[in-house]
Amino acid sequence: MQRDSKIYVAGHRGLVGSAILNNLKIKGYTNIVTRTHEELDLISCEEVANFFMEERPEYVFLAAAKVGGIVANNTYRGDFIYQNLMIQTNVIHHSYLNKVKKLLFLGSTCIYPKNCPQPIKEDYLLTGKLEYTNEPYAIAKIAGIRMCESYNLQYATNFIAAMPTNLYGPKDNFDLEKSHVLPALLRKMHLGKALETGNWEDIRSNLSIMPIEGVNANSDKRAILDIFRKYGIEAKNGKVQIEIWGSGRPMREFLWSEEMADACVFLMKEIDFEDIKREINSAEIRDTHINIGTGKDISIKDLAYLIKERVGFEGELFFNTNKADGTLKKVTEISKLQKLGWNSSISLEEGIAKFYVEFLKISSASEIWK
Ligand SMILES: NC(=O)C1=CN([C@@H]2O[C@H](COP(=O)(O)OP(=O)(O)OC[C@H]3O[C@@H](n4cnc5c(N)ncnc54)[C@H](OP(=O)(O)O)[C@@H]3O)[C@@H](O)[C@H]2O)C=CC1
Ligand SMILES: C[C@H]1O[C@H](OP(=O)(O)OP(=O)(O)OC[C@H]2O[C@@H](n3cnc4c(=O)[nH]c(N)nc43)[C@H](O)[C@@H]2O)[C@@H](O)[C@@H](O)C1=O
Repeated sequence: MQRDSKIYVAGHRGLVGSAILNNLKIKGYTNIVTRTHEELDLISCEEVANFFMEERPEYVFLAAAKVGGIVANNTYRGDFIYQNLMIQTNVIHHSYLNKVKKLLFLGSTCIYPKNCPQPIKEDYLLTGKLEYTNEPYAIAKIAGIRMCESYNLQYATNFIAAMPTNLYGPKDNFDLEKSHVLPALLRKMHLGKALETGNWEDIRSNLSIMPIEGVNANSDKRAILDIFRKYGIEAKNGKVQIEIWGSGRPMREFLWSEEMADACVFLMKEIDFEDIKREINSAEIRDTHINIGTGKDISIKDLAYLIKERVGFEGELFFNTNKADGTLKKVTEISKLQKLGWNSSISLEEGIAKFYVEFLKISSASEIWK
């Protein structure tokens, strides 16, 4: 990939896509093509076909997808399978038709069986039943992996599939229901702390930046407290209690999104499908995807207490076992990525500190309400 190669970043306003775009700019790539969702709906075959014929990108980062946390995946099961299948099928197929030199498809570690051995190696794929809460999303992602492999084998394309662990970072989704655990807990505890200290300016500022359906920055306190209770932030007898979904026992692995972007650009620059294929000692070429993670995990309970400490929330945490735990353990085996030459370096503690700084930048009362 040359500095002036034409590179399309699909999903450039999202958590990962925005970090890839930044990473490319920092590294001096100058010919980057982007389209917002409004400008190009990747679900539409016709729009995608026209876009590829007009723009003819040489390299494609496929970071556009329908994404969400455990509740979003479990609730919008039809949307997750349909939209992901359509987006990835359109982009991968038109990349092939338009002779894209290399494409990077992003999947997720939820593709692996719910109860597979740990840490999870790439070839554990399709060795058992999937976790129910995100099965439709996982099936779409598995189809994407096999589509990249099949096109590489039949058409000699150079499509790489990367499977990131749970990610967090700038431009994350802070919705209290549909987001992933780390942004959700950070925001809940920040609002909990504001309630504890009676900092209504901060609460109203946060609501103006990250609206919650049913209330806005100007709603009265009672309406805001009712909505907060619905989402597990509750003031009781002068104490604030935050709800943590599930038992707190599930283990998760977290990677800072800017590191994820760095790994993506590394794979795009340095690794070809042929390099991966060469390592496979079998006539059956499969499981050529690459895990991207840290190889370290933490329980949701310990994560919650880490966030509590960083935010400075002094109230209580309540583990609601009526809410789903999802997979109990999923930590990646990362030796394939390490052998290729990439390693993460930001610890979870460091990442959470950076994440809170980013959160405060967008949500800070002093910036907006002064
Ligand atoms: N976040 C995580 O923890 C993890 C993410 N991943 C994978 O990484 C990739 C990026 O995820 P992430 O950055 O978190 O997701 P985000 O939701 O932050 O971003 C997704 C992007 O895709 C765009 N998009 C969605 N639907 C369409 C569409 N129909 N047409 C055009 N653009 C569309 C969105 O645009 P708009 O906002 O305008 O709708 C948005 O820019 C995905 O493949 C995801 O599966 C894998 C593991 C973990
Ligand atoms: C990246 C990955 O993300 C999704 O899988 P997940 O890892 O289960 O995602 P999650 O971040 O939403 O939850 C992690 C754990 O945390 C617990 N938990 C506690 N309290 C909150 C909470 O307040 N919000 C959320 N979201 N979870 C909470 C929650 O109950 C679960 O035990 C996939 O659907 C799929 O999208 C995928 O690939």
